[in-house]
Amino acid sequence: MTHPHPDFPAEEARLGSTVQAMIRRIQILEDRERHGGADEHTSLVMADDAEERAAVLSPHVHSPYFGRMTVRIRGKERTLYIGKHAFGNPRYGVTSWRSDVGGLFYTDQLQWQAAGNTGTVLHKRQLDVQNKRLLDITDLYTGENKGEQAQQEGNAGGAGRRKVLLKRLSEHATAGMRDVVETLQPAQYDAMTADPARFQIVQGSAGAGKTTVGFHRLAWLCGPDRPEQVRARPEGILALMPNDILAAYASRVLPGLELQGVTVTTPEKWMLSFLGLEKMQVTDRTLTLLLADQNNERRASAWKKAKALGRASIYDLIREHVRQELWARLHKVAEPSFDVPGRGSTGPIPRADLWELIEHALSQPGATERFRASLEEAIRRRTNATDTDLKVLDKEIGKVVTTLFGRMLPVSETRRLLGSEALLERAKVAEPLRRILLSDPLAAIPLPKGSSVDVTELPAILALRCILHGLGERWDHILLDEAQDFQPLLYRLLAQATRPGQLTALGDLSQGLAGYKGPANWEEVQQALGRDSAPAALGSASVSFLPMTYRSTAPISEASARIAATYSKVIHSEHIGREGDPVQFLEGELGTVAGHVQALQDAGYQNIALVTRRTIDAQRLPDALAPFDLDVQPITEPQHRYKGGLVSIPVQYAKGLEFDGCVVMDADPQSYDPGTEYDSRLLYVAASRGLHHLAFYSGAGFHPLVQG
Ligand SMILES: Nc1ncnc2c1ncn2[C@@H]1O[C@H](COP(=O)(O)OP(=O)(O)OP(=O)(O)O)[C@@H](O)[C@H]1O
Repeated sequence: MTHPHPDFPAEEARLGSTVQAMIRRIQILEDRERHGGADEHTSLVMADDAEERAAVLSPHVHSPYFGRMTVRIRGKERTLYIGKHAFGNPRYGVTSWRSDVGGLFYTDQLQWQAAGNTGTVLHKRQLDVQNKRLLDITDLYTGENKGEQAQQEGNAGGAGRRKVLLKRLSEHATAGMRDVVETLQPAQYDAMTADPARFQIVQGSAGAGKTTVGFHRLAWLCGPDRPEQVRARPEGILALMPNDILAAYASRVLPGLELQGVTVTTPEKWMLSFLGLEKMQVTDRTLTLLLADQNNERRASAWKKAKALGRASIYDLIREHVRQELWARLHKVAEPSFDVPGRGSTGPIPRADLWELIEHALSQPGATERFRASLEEAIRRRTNATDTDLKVLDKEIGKVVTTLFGRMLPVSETRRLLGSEALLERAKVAEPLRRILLSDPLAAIPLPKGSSVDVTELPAILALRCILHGLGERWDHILLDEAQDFQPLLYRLLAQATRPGQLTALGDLSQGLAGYKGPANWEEVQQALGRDSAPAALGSASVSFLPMTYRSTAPISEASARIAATYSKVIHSEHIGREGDPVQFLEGELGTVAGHVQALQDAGYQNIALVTRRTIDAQRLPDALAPFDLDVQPITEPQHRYKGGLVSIPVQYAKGLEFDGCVVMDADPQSYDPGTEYDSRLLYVAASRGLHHLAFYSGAGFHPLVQG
């Protein structure tokens, strides 16, 4: 095939040499694995190491790099090839995308400083390499007209970048999240690399690449170029996804980003595991009430109560309760005295001294252990006891600690506090908060059989545990997806569970489905994150905005943006302007949907979702469509996994997922109440799931928001 780019033959030859060099390297490593070192131990260590390095390198042979940059450093021109994995061969080396210099490939920046030298980017080129073959060359920046650099390079505005991106976006959906290392856009790169020492919030509309950018940020934070104090280890990272379906979907991106070992779970599971309550059922009775109860007053008070329970200041309230409880207990017990064999006695330790220790212990998480440590210190000071002496007193010290701090189990103690006017008053909770906390708007919503805990009370329960026992070893970094749906109180706890500044929250205020839990705005989150940090300025978060959405074609993006515009105050982002099928409207019997799906499948779309408003409808669809010879997999339980193909899925589980084609079932005012903002939000989530194709189906007239 002849190619118009004059450098094609040279690049092809260079690719061939790099591939050969990589293959040789893998062979050498594999040989080393077989022919070991001088002794058995060295052989084993070397073999393990070589095997691992060969295994890491192997997947990259098919596409060793995707970009090339010419840079001038100290007057000398150098050509760098940028790939997903650094390859250190002196002649055919590849620079990692995660390195500082590799990062220049993504930004508009042409000058940089490193080790006292200033470098200049002279040329940038994208190389489409697949299966060891060079398919295309696109020059992104040629340096010919520096005045037009911004036009060449700005926000996906650069024609080269845009061409490569559109090609990538027109590919078919997969059953898992993909990495976009080759086509990260400048604004995404900026959000990904935002100050690694500060909490970060990334706001962007559906399809802006928030989740994608978040996972790339994790890879970047683990990169060897990051300073040690902010560098993360994959096994030190906690990624919190809103449900198990999305957790499994997102986890598929981990190996490609060299992030094996990251813990991916849901916030609820993380909280329950801390509390040792993994078996407990989790309810969301507020949501049940909001969806089912027609009484506006009850709905309003359920909303208020859930909001109140999720306030960041609940932490202070619980701490004050613990403090009051300890004060009361302290005055019920005798002043303890410790006899240290061979060293004498402490004599009764005055209550006032013990209270000072308690106050000090409560100033940070893990008061119980902190109190014990300072009590031991007090004994040491009074008797000159050594560590060995203290061991003898282990039980006695333990008894004092338990008398004061024991019998405060997180679930029962939190519920005891939140259900008692006297205790709330003692904890200095003023009106109207006291009344709201004591109200029981959910009384009519049945509780499941067996023990259960509600999502709205979980953070408060964890706060008690945190105050008394801390949250364990801090994570290197925490990622929180769909961050608009979680309580400010949870943020406050997460800030204590991770290293200072090490949390990235990804969210879209217009997709918030849980306003009764989520923050009203990002300032509330910033405040929650900054509360326990010293200095507070470092603890508060920066917010980055992703200005462009990528997932869907122009007709789909416009249809979904129209829905969001009716309730969202967030400024809407632009879409990338990818052409595609017009949005379709399907009416009549279910057979219409079946025919439409078959046509989509015939057109080559494999991953198709029928998104329903209610779970029960998603459960029924497979049987209803079976007579039309359609094999529909239902995804209606959190433990179900999305494996691709044709699925029926309720909208709350479709959030965060994407499909080649999406049919929004029952897009009518009976299913999505036009007077309820929550329903408009659901409709937006449903309408924004398709990459290439969107259809609305209704058997009985369309919803006003979907009609063009
Ligand atoms: N730079 C990029 N290059 C190629 N594809 C991209 C890029 N950025 C985003 N995408 C694609 O856009 C789609 C949406 O990305 P992602 O799911 O991360 O968005 P999101 O903002 O988290 O969306 P949602 O709010 O709906 O969950 C994905 O298919 C992703 O691969």
